[in-house]
Amino acid sequence: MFRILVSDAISEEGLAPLRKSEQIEIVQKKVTEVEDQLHEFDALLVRSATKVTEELLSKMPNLKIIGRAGVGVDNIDVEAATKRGIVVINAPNGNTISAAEHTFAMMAALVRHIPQAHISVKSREWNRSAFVGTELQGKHLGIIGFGRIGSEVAKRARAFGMFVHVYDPFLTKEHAEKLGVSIHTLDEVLACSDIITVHTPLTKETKGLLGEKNLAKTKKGVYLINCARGGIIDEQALIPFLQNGHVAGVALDVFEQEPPGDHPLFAFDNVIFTPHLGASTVEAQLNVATQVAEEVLQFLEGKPVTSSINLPTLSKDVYEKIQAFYNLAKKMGTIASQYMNIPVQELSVTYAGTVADLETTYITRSLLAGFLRPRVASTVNEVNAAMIAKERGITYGEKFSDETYGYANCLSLTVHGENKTFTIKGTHIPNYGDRIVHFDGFTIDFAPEGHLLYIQHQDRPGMIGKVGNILGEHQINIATMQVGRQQAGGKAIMMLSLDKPIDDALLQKLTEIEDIETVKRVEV
Ligand SMILES: NC(=O)c1ccc[n+]([C@@H]2O[C@H](COP(=O)([O-])OP(=O)(O)OC[C@H]3O[C@@H](n4cnc5c(N)ncnc54)[C@H](O)[C@@H]3O)[C@@H](O)[C@H]2O)c1
Ligand SMILES: O=C(O)CC[C@@H](O)C(=O)O
Repeated sequence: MFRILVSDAISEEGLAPLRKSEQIEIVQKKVTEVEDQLHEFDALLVRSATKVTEELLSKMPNLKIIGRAGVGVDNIDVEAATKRGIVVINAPNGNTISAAEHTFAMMAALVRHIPQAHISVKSREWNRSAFVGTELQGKHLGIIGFGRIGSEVAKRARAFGMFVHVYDPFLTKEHAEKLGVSIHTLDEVLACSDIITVHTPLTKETKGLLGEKNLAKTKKGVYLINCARGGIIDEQALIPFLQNGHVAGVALDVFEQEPPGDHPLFAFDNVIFTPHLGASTVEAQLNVATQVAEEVLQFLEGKPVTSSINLPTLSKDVYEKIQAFYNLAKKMGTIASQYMNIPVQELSVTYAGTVADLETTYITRSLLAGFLRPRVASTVNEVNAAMIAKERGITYGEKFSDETYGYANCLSLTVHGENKTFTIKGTHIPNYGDRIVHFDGFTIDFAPEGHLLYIQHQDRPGMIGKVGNILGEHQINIATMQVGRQQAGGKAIMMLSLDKPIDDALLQKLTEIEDIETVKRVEV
């Protein structure tokens, strides 16, 4: 049974996919109302009101996934979630149209003074000359940030007969041409625009992007709109520009602090506000809620998610193709980690044959997670494996090769540790299973599962019998046994699969058999 906490107002209809599952219990409460149950939740669904901080995450040790019903994840400490191995997903395009339409509504309201005129009429005034506006047609619109919403705003602006000027340092010339816009520098956009609207995420670079210095570069009489994130337009810096009339008006849907409390910009009649309503339409809320609900359900059912912020994205089709190798890689990582139980510096993964044509990033992350799991106390999975490896000074890389050793596919892992290098190779045989076909210099063939016992010894008659006798005396049943040797009378190995794990005392007893050099337990 999975428990999901829905801590913000999320469309009820959108939650339907989750409600259908008998394995899921949904609790719709604010975080503060379920403080004593936080440790029980497997998933958390939020909009922008819940602040998912490191402190909150520390109270939710069972949390596996956070779903943001919307685009911006700036209310979520993604780094802290990643460190804890928690997947963060969002609904990147469900509210694009609503946010673009809201931007346009704000633009029209701003240049035609609609909110001010509305208040005036309700105060029994009939003052038509006080609210003379300007047309949008023929005006120059500067769009800063030309992603999903920025480009939808541009389409609407063209329909209104406006000239569109775009600044987006990450937009390629080709993509801009495809979207029918030309790219400008920020200074050009600031200088030529009658109206400027921002549609970037809030980042180190965009925080205060329209601050004192850049506001001074804008046209006198400019209108500004922020329906993206509070702080992209510096609220304090606006004050002198509004006082001296350089800025003709501002529309804010978002604020540096939400709610903004007693805001200094409330003193200006030409600044209009909405309470973060960009995504507040029935359609957008249904879209984003459905998107995250479906993704969370997929995830809890052990299937891949497609809109993760902290995992490589994976479609269902791709996942189905890589699933077998994903599992094999995890097992190989786990085996290698236990066998090489010394500090290691580098993991090198080589893909050959059919697997080399697949999405290997995800397979490598799975191998890395398998490798780190026996070594770290905290949760480690595909989400945080790369970060944990980096923290521990372990580098990793992928290679591709044509050498399959006669198999259709071959995954090879080489682990470089202090004074020792270890290589393991595995293959997946459809309708048969996973096989390890090479182990630390020996050709062998065993299934990587269960309680494994690795024994390295001198190739002498009777070795198998000696090991079998001791295990038998301790009521340990051998399920399978594979042997390999480099040359007759030289070094040889046995890989046994046991029905139950052996304890330290028995391990020691096996080590003491004459001609046995190494005995290692490996749990897969
Ligand atoms: N008001 C609301 O309710 C509401 C609703 C939806 C989205 N949003 C916000 O709107 C913003 C845009 O959302 P989107 O879906 O279009 O995102 P997006 O990722 O599709 O587009 C963002 C664009 O900003 C560009 N960008 C990044 N850094 C930049 C910089 N320094 N200068 C200029 N451009 C830069 C990126 O290249 C990208 O093209 C986000 O902040 C999102 O959180 C607000
Ligand atoms: O949840 C909301 O209404 C805000 C959504 C919006 O800011 C977003 O980034 O998607």
